[in-house]
Amino acid sequence: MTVPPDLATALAGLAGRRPLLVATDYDGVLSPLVGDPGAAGPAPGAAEALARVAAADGVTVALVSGRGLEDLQAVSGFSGPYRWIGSHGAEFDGPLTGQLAGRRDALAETLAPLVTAVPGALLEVKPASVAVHVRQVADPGAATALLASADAAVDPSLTKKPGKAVLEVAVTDADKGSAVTRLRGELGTAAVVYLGDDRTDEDVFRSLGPDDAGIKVGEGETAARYRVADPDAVVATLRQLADLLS
Ligand SMILES: O=P(O)(O)OC[C@H]1O[C@H](O[C@H]2O[C@H](CO)[C@@H](O)[C@H](O)[C@H]2O)[C@H](O)[C@@H](O)[C@@H]1O
Repeated sequence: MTVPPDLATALAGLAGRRPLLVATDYDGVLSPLVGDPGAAGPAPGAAEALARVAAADGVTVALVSGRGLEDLQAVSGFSGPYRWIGSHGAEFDGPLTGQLAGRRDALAETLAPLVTAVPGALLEVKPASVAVHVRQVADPGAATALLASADAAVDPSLTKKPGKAVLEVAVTDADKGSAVTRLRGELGTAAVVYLGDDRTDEDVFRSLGPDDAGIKVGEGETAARYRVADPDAVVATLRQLADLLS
């Protein structure tokens, strides 16, 4: 698996910058998308490649996910000297303490009957949001209709985050772009490498500057400057970066 030439050139330049922040989304980036969110393990080699990047002096690795932090740590199995950002930025270095649980549970109660009525649909209740998943709904029309009815059923003041075969409704207005901007400020970062595949990652791509590298994983419109095909290509990219850093 080779890294696209434009990205390889950019990585060679970025490898000399310090402090360097290498931040990455999880699902669809380090983990291939699968039907069951609880079964989304990392791509082969992802854990080792991340660990090698994080071992370099002056380099911080951050996991930036829509998942709740505890779920992200459990499903990935990753452990390391990483910064952990979950719930699309609402969890920053630590889990939420339940203060949003009441509003989230009310939201889940609203959405549960809609989801239960559609075979294959799944309701995921997370620390600061509720996700309506339709990846395993066999009838595409029923999937589209469920996402539309869920969208219409919730309080319009809540934050809606459409994604890949999912609509998330959040009880905070946190976003990944603000979280990465906060982290880069804390670290005094000289440059950022960010990898993401979904609409919520576009907030990060749009926040990046000319000295940073946004890497879109897979197809679709993006504000990222670089693109790779899939999680295996992400692992190749991280390995190449680790080689350049060592
Ligand atoms: O920000 P991410 O780390 O990419 O997390 C985004 C959402 O990922 C999960 O859902 C997605 O992946 C599932 C497993 O591959 C897939 O079944 C689903 O269709 C995808 O939307 C996760 O379940 C969500 O909580 C995350 O917000």
